[in-house]
Amino acid sequence: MSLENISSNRSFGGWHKQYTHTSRTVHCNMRFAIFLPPQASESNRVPVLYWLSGLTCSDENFMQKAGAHRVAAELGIAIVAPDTSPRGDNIPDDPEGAYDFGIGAGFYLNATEAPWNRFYHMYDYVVKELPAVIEAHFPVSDVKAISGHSMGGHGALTIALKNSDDYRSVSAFSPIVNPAAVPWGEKAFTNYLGEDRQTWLEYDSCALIKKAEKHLPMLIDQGDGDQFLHEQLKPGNLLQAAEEVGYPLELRMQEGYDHSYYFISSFIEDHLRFHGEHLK
Ligand SMILES: N[C@@H](CCC(=O)N[C@@H](CS)C(=O)NCC(=O)O)C(=O)O
Repeated sequence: MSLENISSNRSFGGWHKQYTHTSRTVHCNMRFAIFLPPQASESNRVPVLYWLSGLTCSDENFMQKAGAHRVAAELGIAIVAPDTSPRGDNIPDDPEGAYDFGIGAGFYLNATEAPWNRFYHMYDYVVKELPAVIEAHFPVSDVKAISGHSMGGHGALTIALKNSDDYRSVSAFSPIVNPAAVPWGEKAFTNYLGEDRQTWLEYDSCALIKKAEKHLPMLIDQGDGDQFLHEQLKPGNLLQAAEEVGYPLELRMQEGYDHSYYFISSFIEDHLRFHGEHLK
């Protein structure tokens, strides 16, 4: 497995780098970004926070806008940000070019419906292929946490709930917690997974949290001025499901904050310190 380095920038004593590689899971060239803190070396392999971005994003939005490098450098945590879908001229996309489905909107699932099922396997990419690539090529350990925003918050929560032995902690900003019951999720799941709504529950945090055998530390921040809050995000649904089964979820409603990276950059330090405690 070869990686091509396409950018390197010094940042807070560490490095921000971008790579491409040929993915055997999503059958195309994939790009990811990694922040390596100054502590990372072959004799000191550091833990990794995986960050999953939201609709329309690539590996770049979080690294450029979240302002996470200073605290990650202090705590000695690497951050890996994959793309949000397969991408390229041969990748099927929303027929109308809509932002909420297809390229830039992989929803971190394994599609079962043609033509999406050949490429759109972002669940397996994030859970299996990407960590193997990262651990083989960089001075990191296999100690992991996961976080994300909006569609990426949905990805982080569902992946952590389904693979609770693989991650120490999970957090999210403005996550889509109940995709099986909101317009963004209904559109994506109908296309990627088909009409049988029962199969959708495999990727719905509100359903998964009720079956979780192991309870991971879970932190969610949500702005109450978020334009998508009431129609698409509905964090109260997850809080209610968590309370039903005694899952210790900390949901913080943040007054006046919207859906943007201004919100993420305001609270990313709290998330990094939260993960830092559990990654020790
Ligand atoms: N383009 C959509 C919204 C897309 C959106 O808000 N994307 C969020 C994630 S769900 C994002 O992070 N966008 C990229 C950015 O702000 O850098 C719209 O105009 O309604």
